[in-house]
Amino acid sequence: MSGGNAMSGGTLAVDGLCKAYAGVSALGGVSLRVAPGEIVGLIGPNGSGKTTLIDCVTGLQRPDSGAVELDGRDVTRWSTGRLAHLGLIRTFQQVRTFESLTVRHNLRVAALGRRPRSRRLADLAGRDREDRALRRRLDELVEMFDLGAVVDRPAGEISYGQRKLVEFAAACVTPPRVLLLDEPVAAVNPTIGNLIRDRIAALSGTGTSVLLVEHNIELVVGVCDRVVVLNQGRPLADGDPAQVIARDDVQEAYFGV
Ligand SMILES: Nc1ncnc2c1ncn2[C@@H]1O[C@H](COP(=O)(O)OP(=O)(O)OP(=O)(O)O)[C@@H](O)[C@H]1O
Repeated sequence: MSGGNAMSGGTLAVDGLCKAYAGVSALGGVSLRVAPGEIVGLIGPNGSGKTTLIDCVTGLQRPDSGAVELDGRDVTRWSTGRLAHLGLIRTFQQVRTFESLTVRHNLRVAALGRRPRSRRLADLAGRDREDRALRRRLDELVEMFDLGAVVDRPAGEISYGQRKLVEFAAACVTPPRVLLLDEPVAAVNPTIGNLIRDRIAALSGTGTSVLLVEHNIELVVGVCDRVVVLNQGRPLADGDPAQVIARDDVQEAYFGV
């Protein structure tokens, strides 16, 4: 576990993904690709299938058909934990921090969860103390995500925006190869929004591939290399962010104008 232990970015390829809930289609054959270091925005109206796509890619839901590949390796229906060990990591729309644990403890839990099971058992037995490299990495993250003022406070006592930062930082305890972000700036203030934007750009700069689900179009246009639009579980457009958003069919589907 070390910040210097950076893995390079991975290529995520989603091919013809389909998912229905109780017979109602949520994804009707979605294909997309994110290359190393690329930031791809995934936008679309409420209920268009964006979170379902992330859920199906990251093992939270089982797709009915279609394939997910990481660097050409078929990882369809792999468990979340197995995918995390390959460096495929996600965040959630609703933050999932441990409210009674301090910010630092939350980050430590995330770091220990990424370790191979054998080392985790050693940690549980109390034999493997938090090593220096891990402490250094957590200090780095606290600084990068501007969490110094709240690092020793329980996550349940800090602001929602700060908890979004903790969740993002937890996703970065080991540098992700592919990061799927589900509405990272929803309901956060502009200062935290800017910090999150900068973190996304910095991750991409070090090779991480990013799929960004977000309703904040300013962020999407500002940071994404490419945008994919979903509408009713199907891809509507894929291309340059400003051009895609200017399209009449996208405006109609997304903004109803
Ligand atoms: N666990 C579930 N069980 C049943 N239906 C679901 C489930 N999750 C999502 N759906 C349905 O699947 C469709 C796609 O939902 P999804 O949450 O993926 O959309 P979204 O684009 O992420 O929406 P939003 O922008 O509001 O977050 C919706 O019709 C939704 O009601």
